[in-house]
Amino acid sequence: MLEKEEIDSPNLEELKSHYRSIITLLGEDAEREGLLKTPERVAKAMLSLTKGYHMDPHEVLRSAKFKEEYSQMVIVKDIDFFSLCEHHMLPFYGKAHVAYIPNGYITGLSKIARVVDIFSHRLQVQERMTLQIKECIQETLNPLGVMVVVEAKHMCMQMRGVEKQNSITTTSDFTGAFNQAKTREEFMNLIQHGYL
Ligand SMILES: Nc1nc2c(ncn2[C@@H]2O[C@H](COP(=O)(O)OP(=O)(O)OP(=O)(O)O)[C@@H](O)[C@H]2O)c(=O)[nH]1
Ligand SMILES: [Zn+2]
Repeated sequence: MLEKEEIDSPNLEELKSHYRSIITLLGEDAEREGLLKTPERVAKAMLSLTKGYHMDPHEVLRSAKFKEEYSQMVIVKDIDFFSLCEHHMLPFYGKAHVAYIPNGYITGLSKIARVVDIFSHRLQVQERMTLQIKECIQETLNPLGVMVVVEAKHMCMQMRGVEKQNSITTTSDFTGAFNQAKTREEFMNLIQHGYL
């Protein structure tokens, strides 16, 4: 999880003013008691949900990069994430599963989850988020291969539009050793069967 932190943005006042206008344009009375602080709350919430723009995922991985000879698959699965689709700015959320095969260097396990958090805290499409997580790990650790699988539900498909509440979107991307079907199979088997 990205830690809770004070939202300190030079754009806060302007965002508040825009959200006040939006509330009025939606037909509400922005001055009624229950809504008085809402523009500020929404502005802070949106700044928090997009704080990944101000974080460097490469730096996060580099900050805990350790020389190690282990060269089998490392998997961090079931990484919960919430993101916002760039088309409707409505949430999509689910789980990311990440595997890599080290090539002299490993990284701190929590850092993989932090990379997912950083890319998900931006306006996204699921496909690009999947690719960005993969590229970041490949570029920073130079492993023998990386594979990322993301499973998500999109609120813009559930609450509005086509209104399909149960459809799940799966995306995957991979490099190097994961070009071999057997390696991808090993990863898929390991993320499907839990032992804990
Ligand atoms: N590929 C992809 N599409 C997404 C993602 N999130 C939302 N979308 C889709 O983005 C598309 C935008 O299509 P438009 O026709 O421009 O928007 P719309 O009229 O609101 O579409 P509907 O949702 O079908 O009502 C929709 O089909 C959404 O389902 C995502 O992460 N990846
Ligand atoms: Zn959408």
